Amino acid sequence: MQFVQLNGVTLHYQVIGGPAQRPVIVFINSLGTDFRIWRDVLVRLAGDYPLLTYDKRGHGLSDVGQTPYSIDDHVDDLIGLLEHLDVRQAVICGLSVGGLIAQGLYARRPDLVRALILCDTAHKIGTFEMWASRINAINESGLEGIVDGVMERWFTPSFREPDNPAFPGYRNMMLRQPVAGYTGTCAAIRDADFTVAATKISVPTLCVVGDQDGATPPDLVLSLAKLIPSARYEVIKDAGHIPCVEQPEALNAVIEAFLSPLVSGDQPHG
Ligand SMILES: O=C(O)CC1=CCC(=O)O1
Repeated sequence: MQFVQLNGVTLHYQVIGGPAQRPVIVFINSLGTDFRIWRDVLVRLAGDYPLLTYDKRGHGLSDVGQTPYSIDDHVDDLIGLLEHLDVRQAVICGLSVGGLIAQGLYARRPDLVRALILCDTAHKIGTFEMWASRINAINESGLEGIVDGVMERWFTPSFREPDNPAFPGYRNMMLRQPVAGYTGTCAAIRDADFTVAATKISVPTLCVVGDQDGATPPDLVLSLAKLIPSARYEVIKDAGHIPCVEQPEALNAVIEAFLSPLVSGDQPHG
């Protein structure tokens, strides 16, 4: 296990080595998850690219630190982690709030970004009122009070069938996140708006979404793709909000097809 202390918190991360001439792909997890959601994508990409995943603050084995957060707090952590690992430029793949963090990184440090993969995310997710009411509901009844509604947005009905052992596992994942880390990140999403920033993105960008995503539906992700000059837009069939869990093979195929022309000219170092 790999840990680093920066910006007053301990962050949990994982590096999987790959060809040095290829860019590192960094994976940022969504609200209420930890980096294990990427496992089935990582196993397919391992060996082709160096890979970095981490638990954003308030999630997984990373510290909670001071709450509430802003997207900038999460971006500070990502910059710190990249500097710690001496990663000078990476492909940034963010899911949902992870996609907001990816957009925030690009807005502040475009030099660190070779390409963006914006997965089930948007320039703005939900409304101020929606996030304020989710925070209030959690403060009153805990994550138990909202988990079933969240699961309906995360996963398709077939994934939620009682005979699928992965479903209760991912439900547990959400329920075991620190409440303050979860609500602190809700506040960051509530306050984030990258509508203008998205129009200034000039690196290759893939916007991808599950066809049954109940949190950032295909129309919303398409509107993000339309804001970003030359963004590619792809829809993953039979997936909700977390295609890396439900359809890792299809997501991996879309990622590989997007990245392969970008890296075809990369030469080995030395
Ligand atoms: O919890 C949800 O509704 C889905 C979600 C929104 C932002 C995020 O990261 O996950």
